[in-house]
Amino acid sequence: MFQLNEVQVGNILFINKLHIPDKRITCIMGESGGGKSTLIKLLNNFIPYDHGKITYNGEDLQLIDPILLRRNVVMVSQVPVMFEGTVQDNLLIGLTFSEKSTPKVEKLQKILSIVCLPKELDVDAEELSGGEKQRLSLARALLMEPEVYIFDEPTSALDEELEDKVMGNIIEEIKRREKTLIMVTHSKKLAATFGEVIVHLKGGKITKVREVTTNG
Ligand SMILES: Nc1ncnc2c1ncn2[C@@H]1O[C@H](COP(=O)(O)OP(=O)(O)OP(=O)(O)O)[C@@H](O)[C@H]1O
Repeated sequence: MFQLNEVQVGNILFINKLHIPDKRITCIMGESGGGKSTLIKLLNNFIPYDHGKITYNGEDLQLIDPILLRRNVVMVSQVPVMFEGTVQDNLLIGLTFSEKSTPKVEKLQKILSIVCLPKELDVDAEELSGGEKQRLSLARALLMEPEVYIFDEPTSALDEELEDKVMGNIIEEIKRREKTLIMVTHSKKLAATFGEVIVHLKGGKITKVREVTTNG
């Protein structure tokens, strides 16, 4: 799905070679400041690179229209992005961006239950807690139905039990849809439970890539 060769970002990131497979759960791990966020921001062309080549499905990333790319490769960042308005407004805004039609209320409620956010659709999003906002941005991404989901520590504000439940539900849904997930996580437990490819970064370099063999 993604192939990186000799990629360099300033003096922050140096990736000799990395393949991120499709329809798998790839976890990016490593110490703070190691370059994890920088690596994933490259994948939806959110930041440029100085050197090397990145391909997405065999196509040079730099030659893909960034708007089309970001419809297929949806990022949920560390700090949840919220828009003025209700929970429903915040769910639907991603679809406007993707130029997709408005789903039925039942579908919105189903998505909220997947992310374990038991809130009414007409609640003002500003009233939500930090962890609830994180779950709302995950729900927005799920609703967009992209090919690739990129999560940057999306459940950092949740306690471990809720984190397990939310990520378990989301991953089950992504697997059902046969899509790809790339996530930055500090949680060894999350990586051990769900990770199929584990990439370790330190000082901007890959120190280890571990592929977990699965039956599926
Ligand atoms: N726009 C920028 N300009 C200059 N330096 C940057 C920029 N973005 C990140 N860095 C630096 O690059 C290094 C890697 O940052 P990055 O956010 O990728 O790390 P990380 O592994 O995701 O860290 P964390 O786990 O703390 O989120 C850090 O030293 C950071 O200060």
